[in-house]
Amino acid sequence: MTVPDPAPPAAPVIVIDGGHVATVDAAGTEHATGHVVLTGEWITAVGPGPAPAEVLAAADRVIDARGCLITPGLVNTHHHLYQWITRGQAVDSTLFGWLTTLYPVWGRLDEDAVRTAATGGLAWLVRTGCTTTTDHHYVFPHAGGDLLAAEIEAARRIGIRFHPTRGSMDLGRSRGGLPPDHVVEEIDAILAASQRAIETHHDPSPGSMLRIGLAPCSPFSVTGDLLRQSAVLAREHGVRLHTHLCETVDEEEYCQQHFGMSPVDHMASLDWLGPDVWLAHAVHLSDPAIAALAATGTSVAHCPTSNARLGAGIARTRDLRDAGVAVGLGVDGAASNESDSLWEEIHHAVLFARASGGPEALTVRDGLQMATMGGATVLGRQDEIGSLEVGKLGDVAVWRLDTLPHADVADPVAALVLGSQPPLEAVLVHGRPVVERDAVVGVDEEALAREVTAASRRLLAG
Ligand SMILES: Nc1nc2[nH]c(O)nc2c(=O)[nH]1
Repeated sequence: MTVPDPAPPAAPVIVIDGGHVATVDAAGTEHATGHVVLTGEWITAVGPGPAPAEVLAAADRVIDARGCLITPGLVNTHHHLYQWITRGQAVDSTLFGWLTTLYPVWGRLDEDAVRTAATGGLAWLVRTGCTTTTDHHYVFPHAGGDLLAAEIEAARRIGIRFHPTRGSMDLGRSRGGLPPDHVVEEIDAILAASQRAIETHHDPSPGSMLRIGLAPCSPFSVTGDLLRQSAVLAREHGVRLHTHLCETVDEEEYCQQHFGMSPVDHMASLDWLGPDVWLAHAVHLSDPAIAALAATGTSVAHCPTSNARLGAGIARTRDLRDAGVAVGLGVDGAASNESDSLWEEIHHAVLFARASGGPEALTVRDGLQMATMGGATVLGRQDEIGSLEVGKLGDVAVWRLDTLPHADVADPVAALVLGSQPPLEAVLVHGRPVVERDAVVGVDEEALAREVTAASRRLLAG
């Protein structure tokens, strides 16, 4: 007699019930009172009114979202997690002054330091409503160990969807670059490590929790050879490409001096514009540069807080969006944005755009769109995340709007975007709670803060 295989356990059903639902779908559908149902990792229902009684009765868990705004989980399109343990340095410097202060410190990173920094940074990021983040790690000291594996371990611990990039620098000061020679790598070692990172970690399957990208750092820290060969390697493996571009006037002058052209023309000459490329910052763009990004499907990670902190400028988000460029939001590294809150990027993106372009430059819903569907599109995951629609992954943020700072704001999306950060009732990734009532699930935040402080002191002391 054969014993039948036991039936697989039914996927847990979570109902988020009774809140204002901002789906961020293409029509901008909102339900003043609505519900979202997650079955396992998938969204299986979204609709107006309370959830039907039979759905509630069959649920494994009901999150009472009355008084809350339910949004898609936020998508962070640019970060340098290791910088979490070097915050508060060179606080009044330009980008170049800030980088030259910090490169030698980052040259001492090791696995333990990166694991601790990434755990701290990711724990905070989920506390600001983020459910998917990328990371741009570009400093790999010889004796540092496997730094990419260390941050992937941290992401698994926090439970966030992760798109780390294998970054790189190969243009040291002796060859005309900005970083000191001892923090850059040889091109062959970079390409071999990039290939290894893809083969070891990249998961292209639908619903993936981990995708790798390749990310040579910036025009003043990488050679044209590295950019060109990284693009070939990435395209052979179907992974995305990321870099810093058009962040400052200093970078623009560097490109004119060294390459005789603008940063965007430099990248175009190296086959670095396209629908698989996203650029961090993109502050200093001419009209033809915006047209080139639009024509090639290149997208942008807008980092308003870091751009303000470093005095770099204000990106032309209205013009980029009008031209059809996908724009997501990014916190950038914690050393150039000490708050590192993705919620704050929505707030600042909208306020800064209006400060320079008038009250209609970005609506509050434009801000929410950039932080969700915009980011999903930038990472090539617009069919899986970024909106609350049946068939998408269960990445959701539930913001409490019934406490003193927000209770009387008529429009819930305006309360989220223009007010202070609301408390988070819950954040779910892949149908699993990672934040409950403003606490990261499974993490002792006080103990983590002590670990982060110790790691920071060790690194800064040399
Ligand atoms: N904001 C930042 N810009 C950068 N450019 C570069 O080469 N590195 C950085 C960085 O870490 N942050």
